[in-house]
Amino acid sequence: MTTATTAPGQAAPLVRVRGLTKSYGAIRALRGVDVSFRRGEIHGLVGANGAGKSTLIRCLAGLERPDAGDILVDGEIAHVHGPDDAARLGLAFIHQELNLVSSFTGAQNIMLGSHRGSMVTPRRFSGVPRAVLDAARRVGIDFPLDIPVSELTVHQQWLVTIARALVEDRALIAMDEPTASLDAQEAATLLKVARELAASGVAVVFISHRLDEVTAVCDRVTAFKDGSISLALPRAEITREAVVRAIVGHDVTPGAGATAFEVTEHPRVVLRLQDVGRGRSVREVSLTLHEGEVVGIAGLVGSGRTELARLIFGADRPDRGTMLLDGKPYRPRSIPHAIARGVAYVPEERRSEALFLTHSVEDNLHITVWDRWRMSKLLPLIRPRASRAAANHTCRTLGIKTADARRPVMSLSGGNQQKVVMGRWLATNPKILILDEPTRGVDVGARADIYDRIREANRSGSAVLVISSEFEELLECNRVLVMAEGRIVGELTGGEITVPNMLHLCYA
Ligand SMILES: Nc1ncnc2c1ncn2[C@@H]1O[C@H](COP(=O)(O)OP(=O)(O)OP(=O)(O)O)[C@@H](O)[C@H]1O
Repeated sequence: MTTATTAPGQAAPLVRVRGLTKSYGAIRALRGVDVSFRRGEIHGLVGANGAGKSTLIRCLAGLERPDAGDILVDGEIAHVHGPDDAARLGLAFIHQELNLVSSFTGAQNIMLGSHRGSMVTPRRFSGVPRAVLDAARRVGIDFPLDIPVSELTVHQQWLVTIARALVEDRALIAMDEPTASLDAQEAATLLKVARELAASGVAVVFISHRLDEVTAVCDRVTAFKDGSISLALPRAEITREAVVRAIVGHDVTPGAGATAFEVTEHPRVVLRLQDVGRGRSVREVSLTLHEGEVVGIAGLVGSGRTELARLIFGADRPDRGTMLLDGKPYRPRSIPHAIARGVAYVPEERRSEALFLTHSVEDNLHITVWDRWRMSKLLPLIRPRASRAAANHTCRTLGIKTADARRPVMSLSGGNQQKVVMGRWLATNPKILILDEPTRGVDVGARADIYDRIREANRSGSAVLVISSEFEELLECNRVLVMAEGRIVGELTGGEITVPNMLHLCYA
């Protein structure tokens, strides 16, 4: 691997993209993009959902063929027709769906990097070679490498994937939203690793919607808007305001338009949990949720937040305690049962758990209100024109970027797919709306839209539970419950709702 000898910004580009253009039918995903990535720099790519960031990365990775434009590596035109070409050119791409062999250990997965194209069997990896240990040390791996990666946390799996790229001796490592699923401490570790990689001469490409991280660690930021570059700034000139303006097209002040969620005067209790538990993941949780109330659940990854949500949504069954919904016993036998009782859940893993990828945006939006939009029971698939109009309207109000609601949901960018899941549940006017990491992977402009929709649900009487690892998001909630090791370890109200207080309770 080449070691950086020049200061960031001075070196000749390792990769240069010139006039890159890519369309999908009528959608122009990239419109003549010019951008360069240099050794020794962290280069942030930001932009609204659907702005073209992943398309650029997919073209560089050989997963998409651009319609026009050139990719140059070390000044030479490169032909990247597939992932093998990208690998040969020293380019590594780490996508959200980490490409690890789940039954292999961490060490075996890292070793795969040096066995490209040869027969790989677990028996070949009995000893841990020095190269693996070196790569593991460089990324700060301090967990056992001899257990299957399926038993590791997402954060640990990211570190394994980065270590593999180091064993492969890649000169450029592009990471697509590496911190999206991590808590604050894990994200800080990963950013430190990115800095160390850049310091050792690797060109690091960092795609993220978390602008505080981008402004803190990047040596250069390029913002995309509608397939074009709307801003390119070196470190000294990067400000959050400039980046937000380039993404959204106007200023968005933190919490713009946001008053704290309204509280109904004499709220009715909608949900009451008494000593509810399941195994060791949820332990004796008691809580009440009132009509028209927005309650945040703060906690680190693994604190039991999602497991608690799954019990309320009927995805898992509690093995102790009682639940009451509207004062009546509530023992959801299944998800449809919970939905029928007015409970809605937008899961953390939306793509795998919530979308029918080959179905249209309209189908995905209306699946929860199917009866409303079918012509007759005999012809369930035939829907009135108003269904399409309603779907297009939801797309506009939630800023879902698609040419037409008839398009398959898998043709949408990741963030736009998330907005579809959100729109689906908001249409049901649920009694209880549970949002698990509602703004993960969602751009800064759409975050404000999503919070506006939560406010609407709140005003129409839904009780909303918001689970988030980004504690700033919870500052507006009426109450915040903090979870650690499966228990509720504290409740914050009014002026007590601050990020330091949440962190203090998490780590107490
Ligand atoms: N396979 C595809 N078929 C049709 N359209 C596509 C396809 N892949 C991407 N697009 C469209 O191209 C545009 C750019 O998408 P891209 O995934 O690059 O956005 P992005 O900036 O990475 O967004 P996000 O932050 O949401 O991940 C979007 O309008 C998207 O719907």
